[in-house]
Amino acid sequence: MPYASTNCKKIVIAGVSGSGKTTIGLELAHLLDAEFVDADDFHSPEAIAKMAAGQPLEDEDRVEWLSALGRSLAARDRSTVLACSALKKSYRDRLRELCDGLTFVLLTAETERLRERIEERARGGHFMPSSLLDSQLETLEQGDDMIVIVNVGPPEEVAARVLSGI
Ligand SMILES: Nc1ncnc2c1ncn2[C@@H]1O[C@H](COP(=O)(O)OP(=O)(O)O)[C@@H](O)[C@H]1O
Ligand SMILES: O=C(O)[C@H](O)[C@@H](O)[C@H](O)[C@H](O)COP(=O)(O)O
Repeated sequence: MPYASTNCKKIVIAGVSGSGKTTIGLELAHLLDAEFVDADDFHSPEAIAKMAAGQPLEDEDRVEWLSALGRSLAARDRSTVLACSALKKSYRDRLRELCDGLTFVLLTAETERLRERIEERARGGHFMPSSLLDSQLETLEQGDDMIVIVNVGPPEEVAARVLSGI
């Protein structure tokens, strides 16, 4: 069914740490009158501690997390915006396996802008250190299965660009 004719929209806002998934995802959820879900809330305490200690997650750290996210998306009967890194194609495919009709949007920005944003956010107490940005960028598999939106400009304008792109 064409995207515009479905009542229940499920959109995954993907990207590396600091790309703006939460910020833009919240704005988009507002525009769509959708629920907003943050995949960080589904990481185990061990996974959060690992990242906070500067160690990148590995495939096996993401298996249960992706399954829980896919099940949670599938169970929702309201439109939903999920902020989820979904860095590898196989991770996105796992989410697609568990929930039909997902649309993926990849947020990007220049590396130095990402680093500055992560550092600024870390000063406010966020657990994710900027030292993990390089591994996030190495892990990211950008593919034609995602709509790419550059996250530069006021968040409400970026969210409006996402909306017209999906
Ligand atoms: N378009 C934007 N303009 C200015 N700052 C932004 C923008 N998007 C995100 N940020 C800031 O960058 C930081 C990282 O954004 P966040 O949404 O937490 O990213 P993610 O969820 O992808 O890790 C936050 O401090 C946020 O306020
Ligand atoms: O798969 C991963 O390695 C994580 O999901 C990671 O990509 C994510 O960035 C962290 O959970 C921090 O959260 P933020 O994306 O909000 O920085």
